[in-house]
Amino acid sequence: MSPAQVPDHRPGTALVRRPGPRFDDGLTTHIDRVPVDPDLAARQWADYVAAFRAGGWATVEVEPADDLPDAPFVEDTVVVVDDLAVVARPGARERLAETTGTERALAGLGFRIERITAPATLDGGDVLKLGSSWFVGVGGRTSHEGARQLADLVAPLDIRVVPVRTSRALHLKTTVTALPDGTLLGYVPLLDEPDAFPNLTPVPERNGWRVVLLGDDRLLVSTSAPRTSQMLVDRGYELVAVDISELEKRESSVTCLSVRLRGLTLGTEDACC
Ligand SMILES: NC(=O)NCCC[C@H](N)C(=O)O
Repeated sequence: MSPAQVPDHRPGTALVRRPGPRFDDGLTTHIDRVPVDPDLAARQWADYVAAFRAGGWATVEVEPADDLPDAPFVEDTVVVVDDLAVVARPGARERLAETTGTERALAGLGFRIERITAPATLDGGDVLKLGSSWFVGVGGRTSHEGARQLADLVAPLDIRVVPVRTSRALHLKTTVTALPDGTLLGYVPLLDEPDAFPNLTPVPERNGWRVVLLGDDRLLVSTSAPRTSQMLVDRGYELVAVDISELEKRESSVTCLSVRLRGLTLGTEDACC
């Protein structure tokens, strides 16, 4: 069995990228646009990173990109499995240049680099990993050709890519997220193909309910979805809640602000750039 098929929820290393002075210029597509307080956004991002570190994770910062407003949403720039980093090709023209810094950081950490190539597009936020089946949202930021290229790159690892139409939200992972036991949480009204997902548990809130796995039964969540949080507590999960309200104003969630590198364990000191 490939290591990609074995769920590993131990703390490892999280790749992150700090917001810059132009964060307010970030894209919004499916939500109303309201102004961002850049100083508060920076403080909330620091708290988000601190939550990983308090949970025993190391953090590696991709070099800042002050001219790229959406750069903190590092999840969209790469898909990582084992020692392979597939550098994405974001579907929004404004975000294409973000991948350069991510690729440099991961190459520096020793990852094997492959790339999604033009004209295909793929955003990491469209890739939901469920063991050896990966659901990939297509039709929005990610093209069919992007999903096909990803499928070819991960096939040698015995990973199967399942394309799922995604038109009602920014990314597939805006609509569905996995819990450590493989249960999927989803906001059904935004799913084009709810029947594509096994074990789907509906969440009551439209926004803010996504989770990041910090450990076996520990989840990083946003304070903006209290009813979903209560549902998770009732299921026995320990929650670490962060306020990322300013970052959410640019259509993000806890998932988009990091890439977890499971095979890589660094010391607990920060590694930058
Ligand atoms: N994976 C994610 O959910 N990323 C959020 C990206 C938000 C950014 N403002 C964008 O529209 O691309």
